[in-house]
Amino acid sequence: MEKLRIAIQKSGRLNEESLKILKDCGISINNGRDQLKVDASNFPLEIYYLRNGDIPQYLRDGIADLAILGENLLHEKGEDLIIQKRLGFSKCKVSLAIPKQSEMKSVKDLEGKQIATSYPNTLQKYLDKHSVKANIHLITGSVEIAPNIGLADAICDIVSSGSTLFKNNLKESDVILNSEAVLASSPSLTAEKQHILDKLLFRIDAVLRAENSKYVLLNAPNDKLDEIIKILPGMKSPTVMPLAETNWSSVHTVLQQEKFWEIIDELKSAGAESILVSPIEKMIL
Ligand SMILES: Nc1ncnc2c1ncn2[C@@H]1O[C@H](COP(=O)(O)OP(=O)(O)OP(=O)(O)O)[C@@H](O)[C@H]1O
Ligand SMILES: O=P(O)(O)OC[C@H]1O[C@H](OP(=O)(O)OP(=O)(O)O)[C@H](O)[C@@H]1O
Ligand SMILES: [Mg+2]
Repeated sequence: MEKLRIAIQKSGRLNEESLKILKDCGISINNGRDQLKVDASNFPLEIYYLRNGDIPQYLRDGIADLAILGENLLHEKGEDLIIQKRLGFSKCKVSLAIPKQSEMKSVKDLEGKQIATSYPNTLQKYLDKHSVKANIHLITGSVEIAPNIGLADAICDIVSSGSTLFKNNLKESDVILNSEAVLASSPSLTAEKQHILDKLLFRIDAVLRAENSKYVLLNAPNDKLDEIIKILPGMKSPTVMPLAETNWSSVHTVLQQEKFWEIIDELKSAGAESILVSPIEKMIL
């Protein structure tokens, strides 16, 4: 039987969450990080531990079929690759930043300037879009130091909390793109590999859906049930069961994380009591 070959980051910001999502999908990986190629014991998957920056090339060359990597890298060197699923972690931006005291107002002010970056293609495309000609200085890390040591007038790098910019006396001037970890695939997969990928995507959907949902149980007097049920947007209609106490019921439902607190407030106002909230491990529709 064919196996799907998935590349994940060997070490760095994506490593831990990438392994976690595979584990949450019920996939057991036999070995630790010292081995760079390992087999899953209970799913037709072979795991390659690679540098994130090298992964687009491995996918393009068909050495790996699938990978978990930052979407920003697809903009940089993988536009021909296919995003199969956005995974919701490692959210960040690729931005232009300039010294805090700089009076530059727009990207046009970068005409003829030096910009340090690890993302030269992303930057060049952005400059081209705005018809700006600037000199790109390629560095592979510690990009935020560049303006302070006289290497560049501006930088283009990853921004998340903004604290690295702040500590280096820089301010974000343009957000070029937003990124998160994605599951990407090589453009050509055999039918058998596509079938394994579909199985994996089915599991990932169940895991991501569950992460974004809570199982909620509450008690309510029967005369408030209609109002309470109207507030609930659950998977289907909620489960309603009688309590031992007469004229009271227990209501079970699923709530989405992002609307959770608003709905809980409404439920309380409508007469819900003893509200219990539990995580959901998997959610299959
Ligand atoms: N501060 C951050 N906050 C959130 N996500 C980030 C942050 N920095 C990087 N990322 C995301 O994580 C990915 C991996 O970043 P990391 O710094 O671990 O590796 P790298 O140096 O880019 O790659 P390599 O594995 O080739 O050394 C980036 O491509 C980006 O998508
Ligand atoms: O906005 P913040 O939350 O401060 O995050 C942004 C910083 O995080 C990343 O660096 P990382 O720590 O991955 O170091 P690296 O340059 O060695 O990759 C990125 O290159 C920025 O420097
Ligand atoms: Mg980094």
